[in-house]
Amino acid sequence: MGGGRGRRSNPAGDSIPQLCHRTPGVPIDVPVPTPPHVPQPRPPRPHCCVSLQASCSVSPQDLAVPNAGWSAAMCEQYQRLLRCTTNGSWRRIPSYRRGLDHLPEVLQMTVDPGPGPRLFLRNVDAEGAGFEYAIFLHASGRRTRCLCQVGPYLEGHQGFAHGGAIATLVDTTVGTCALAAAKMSAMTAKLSISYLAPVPLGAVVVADSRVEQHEGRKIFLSCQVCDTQRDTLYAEATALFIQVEDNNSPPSPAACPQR
Ligand SMILES: CCCCCCCCCCCCCC(=O)SCCNC(=O)CCNC(=O)[C@H](O)C(C)(C)COP(=O)(O)OP(=O)(O)OC[C@H]1O[C@@H](n2cnc3c(N)ncnc32)[C@H](O)[C@@H]1OP(=O)(O)O
Repeated sequence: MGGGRGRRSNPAGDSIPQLCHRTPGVPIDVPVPTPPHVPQPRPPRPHCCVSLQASCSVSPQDLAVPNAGWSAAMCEQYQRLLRCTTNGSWRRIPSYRRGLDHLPEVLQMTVDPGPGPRLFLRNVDAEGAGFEYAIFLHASGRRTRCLCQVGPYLEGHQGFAHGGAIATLVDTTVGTCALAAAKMSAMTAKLSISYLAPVPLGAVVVADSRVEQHEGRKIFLSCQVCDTQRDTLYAEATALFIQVEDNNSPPSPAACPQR
């Protein structure tokens, strides 16, 4: 990979989280159309409990492990990152189909994986077709590294990944980093991405994210998406996450600007 079309990135160097995120039990009813310019109350905040303790290894199924859809390159890079976990400097974060499955208490029981909300990156069941990924968290709790194989269902331009897919990958990588740093719920307020080189479908990429600044409720992060050799920088991004209360009390309504 690494056709050298993007800028060369700095090698990230060293090596690799246990997060238990609480996501809202968001109903997926068809929204009722509302008249324009009518301020709507914001929905309840997502729950997001970050636990750096649990070993989320029971059911539901941890999907951040090799499957038949992983390429040899993906498996090789995964093993390389796993080796970085042996000295405790990095930790692999389990990943499940639903945000709900990340709740520590849910992990104590068998969960019916029936219909309902699913994590955006886990909404394709066919192995290797969508996002195949594993995220690792640095012991500092301020860096994440996401290894991702970009499947054929993520196509934008023919043969290349859709920009939205890359944005999703970036948002998830920085989001996981923000959640770990915040140790509470945090939401993306701003995401700015420079797309520097197209990502071929099937490519294995590494997204490296770190907290640049943490001021009160604001967490500023950066992210770089490279090929595994660090030859091609596909995208770089900055993000702002805002810590939010971990409860369901609706915040004050945000008014829509008048056109
Ligand atoms: C989810 C987990 C499941 C587990 C799976 C693993 C995946 C994990 C990864 C998942 C990742 C997926 C993640 C996702 O997909 S999150 C989904 C996408 N994001 C959203 O839907 C967020 C929608 N927005 C909001 O809810 C609110 O606007 C937020 C919460 C962001 C702030 O509203 P809130 O009322 O709370 O805050 P405030 O107004 O008092 O402002 C506070 C401060 O912040 C500053 N500010 C605010 N906004 C902006 C802005 N846009 N640019 C610059 N600055 C901004 C503001 O000036 C102020 O600064 P200061 O005056 O104090 O200096």
